[in-house]
Amino acid sequence: MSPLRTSPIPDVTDPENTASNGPASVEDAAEFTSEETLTRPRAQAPEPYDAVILSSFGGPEGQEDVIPFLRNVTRGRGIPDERLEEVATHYRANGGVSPINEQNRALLAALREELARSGPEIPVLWANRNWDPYVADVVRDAHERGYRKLLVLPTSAYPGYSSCRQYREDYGVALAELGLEDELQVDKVRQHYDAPGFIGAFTEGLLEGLRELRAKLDTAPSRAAGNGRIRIMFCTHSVPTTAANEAGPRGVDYEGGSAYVEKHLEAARAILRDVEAAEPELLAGCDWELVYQSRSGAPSTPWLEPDVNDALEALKGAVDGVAMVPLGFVSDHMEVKWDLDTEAMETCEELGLQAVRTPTPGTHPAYVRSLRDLIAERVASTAPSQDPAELERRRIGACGGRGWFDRCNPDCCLSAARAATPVIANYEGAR
Ligand SMILES: CC1=C(CCC(=O)O)c2cc3nc(cc4[nH]c(cc5[nH]c(cc1n2)c(C)c5CCC(=O)O)c(CCC(=O)O)c4C)C(CCC(=O)O)=C3C
Ligand SMILES: [Fe+2]
Repeated sequence: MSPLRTSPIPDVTDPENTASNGPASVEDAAEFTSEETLTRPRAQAPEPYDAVILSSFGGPEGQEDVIPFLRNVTRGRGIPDERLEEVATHYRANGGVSPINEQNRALLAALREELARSGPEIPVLWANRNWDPYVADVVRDAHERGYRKLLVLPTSAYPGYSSCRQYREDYGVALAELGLEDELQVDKVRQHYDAPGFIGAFTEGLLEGLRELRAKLDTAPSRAAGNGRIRIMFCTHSVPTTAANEAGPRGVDYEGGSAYVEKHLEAARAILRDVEAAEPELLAGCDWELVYQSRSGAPSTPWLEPDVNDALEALKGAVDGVAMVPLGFVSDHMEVKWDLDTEAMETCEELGLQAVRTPTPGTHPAYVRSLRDLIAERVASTAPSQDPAELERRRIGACGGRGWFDRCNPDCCLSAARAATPVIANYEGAR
């Protein structure tokens, strides 16, 4: 079994198995954490920010946008032309429209409502890396409006270059381009894979998905294996193994070989723990693993494996049903709609497997509430205390660890090639 794969079939309903699937304790986390990381403060004191920027990937809004969008995404990244043409067809099949912008508009509205209801009172703007409204334009407008302290909330939950550091670069580069480094302070909300509402939304979706899958299996005329077993596949975006290995603070012995993988495993276990607590019988005859999707890059470059489709092929004769949990995605992006709902579902059909794909957090009220809590812990007006010990206690987290960092180590998720690219939210650059 490859170290990147979670061992199959730990019976999560078996109390003897709590070591592999039980709640991760602070002690478990410490086992994988270097002294430097443990002693380093994670929580910044609350500050009086002027605005929050919901910061996302962006996507095309019509056929004429598809190619310019893909050029934006892949500029200087060595993605082969064939791959771009292939990905263009996914967008073209959907009228040239990515679902991501509508989803961000909905999240923006839900977050504004939640903040209006529960505070803190703070404007929320929206910016994208690869499409309008672009980061540099939003930062320039914010400055013109007189804002001086901004807090970025990425629509991305895990540590890693694409999901964390690249967002920090987006703002570092925009500030440099605009010459506003000395006039604007831009900070970032920590990665939120362990936010209770993130875990909670997936848990609710998996409970419903397993019920649905069991009902399908009960009525299915034939079954792939005939044993009633179910594989839960937690699906996330593959990244180059070098990028995975660079994720997070250095010198830490991460489970699965990287912070990127470790935090997905922690989130998966937290979801299984909560499903078990709610309806243990749903997990009878289930096993689980973490799989990867949406690989790009040159075929010769190693990316995290197994690919979801290969993992499905490998299930032949072992299970009757599959529940795919899109663990790496906060909403139903093109990757979810195409790579899971279209491609992986086709693979399931070919293999005679009954399958469900469970929901992403989207605008689930618990998820929106957690995003509000992450903002509230940083924005001074609502903070009950400035005392660092109190702040550390208040830090939310459903995975049993200590949460991610408000400001990252300078070498966090850094590749040598990008050492000169400016970033925000550097720990050593703390003001
Ligand atoms: C980890 C990760 C996330 C999750 C974290 C996060 O959410 O940020 C993510 C999200 C997304 N990725 C997206 C789209 C694309 N990603 C690409 C390319 C790449 N992604 C990578 C990684 C990730 N990507 C990587 C290592 C590459 C190779 C090139 C590079 O190093 O940059 C390409 C180029 C073509 C291709 O090769 O696929 C496209 C079009 C969309 C929008 C979808 C929509 O429109 O709904 C979203 C949300
Ligand atoms: Fe991507």
